[in-house]
Amino acid sequence: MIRLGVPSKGRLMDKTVAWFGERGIGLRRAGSERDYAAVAEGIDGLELILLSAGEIPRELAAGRLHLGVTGSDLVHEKVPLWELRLTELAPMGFGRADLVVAVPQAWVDVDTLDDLDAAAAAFRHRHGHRLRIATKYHRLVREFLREHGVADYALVDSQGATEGTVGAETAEAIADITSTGETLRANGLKILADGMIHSSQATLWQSRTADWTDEGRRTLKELVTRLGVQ
Ligand SMILES: Nc1ncnc2c1ncn2[C@@H]1O[C@H](COP(=O)(O)OP(=O)(O)OP(=O)(O)O)[C@@H](O)[C@H]1O
Ligand SMILES: O=P(O)(O)OC[C@H]1O[C@H](OP(=O)(O)OP(=O)(O)O)[C@H](O)[C@@H]1O
Repeated sequence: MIRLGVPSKGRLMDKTVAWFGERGIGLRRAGSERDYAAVAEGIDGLELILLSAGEIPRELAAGRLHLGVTGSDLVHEKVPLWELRLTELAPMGFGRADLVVAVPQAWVDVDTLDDLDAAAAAFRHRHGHRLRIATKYHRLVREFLREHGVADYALVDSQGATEGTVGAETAEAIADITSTGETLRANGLKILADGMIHSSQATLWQSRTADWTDEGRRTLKELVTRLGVQ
């Protein structure tokens, strides 16, 4: 059996089930809404595992899942050198969200990363500590800011309601996922013109580290053909 990991709830789960369903593969819970046991119908040799979207990257990288559906932001954030351990089989066209850097709208002189760098230096000079950027995407944000020459900042961890940290005065800026932009606007924040870190969508991934038997490869080949992804 090859193991396919699918988000266990919420927007990604429903759309994943619909995406496979449109391609003739039924994914469904074995029992009630709260039961996380699940089955894949319409193809032999495929075991369905329901997991938090945030845990799927790690399980794929460790080879405990052969295949998995999760956002590209989560894979890029959670799996160092992900290209060595995972292959992207198919972008799925939903779950789109942009990881962006945003600052208070009131910072009228700060519209770009260069402006942010200058503001960060001034901030440190004035306050004696670094400008704080709240995020849960530590790896992606550090890499991006390093590549763009922004140095004088400190990351603060925020695992939810990140846009609220500026109003709560636990950070001066944020890096978070946005889709409609409403949460940013409601919290008086604006995206930097060159502040797009990653454009994410739900993606079907293959693990390169999982144990691929001949039978497993045959199942994969059939699945890929059925899904029309390669
Ligand atoms: N508006 C949005 N807000 C947050 N995430 C979104 C949005 N639109 C799409 N996504 C994507 O959904 C994924 C996160 O899904 P979800 O929040 O269900 O996972 P999770 O962090 O594992 O949650 P949980 O731990 O509650 O299961 C990410 O890939 C993210 O990019
Ligand atoms: O651009 P928008 O359409 O307003 O959506 C973006 C918001 O949605 C997500 O939060 P979610 O509700 O998933 O909760 P979280 O704070 O736990 O991430 C995300 O973290 C943003 O806060």
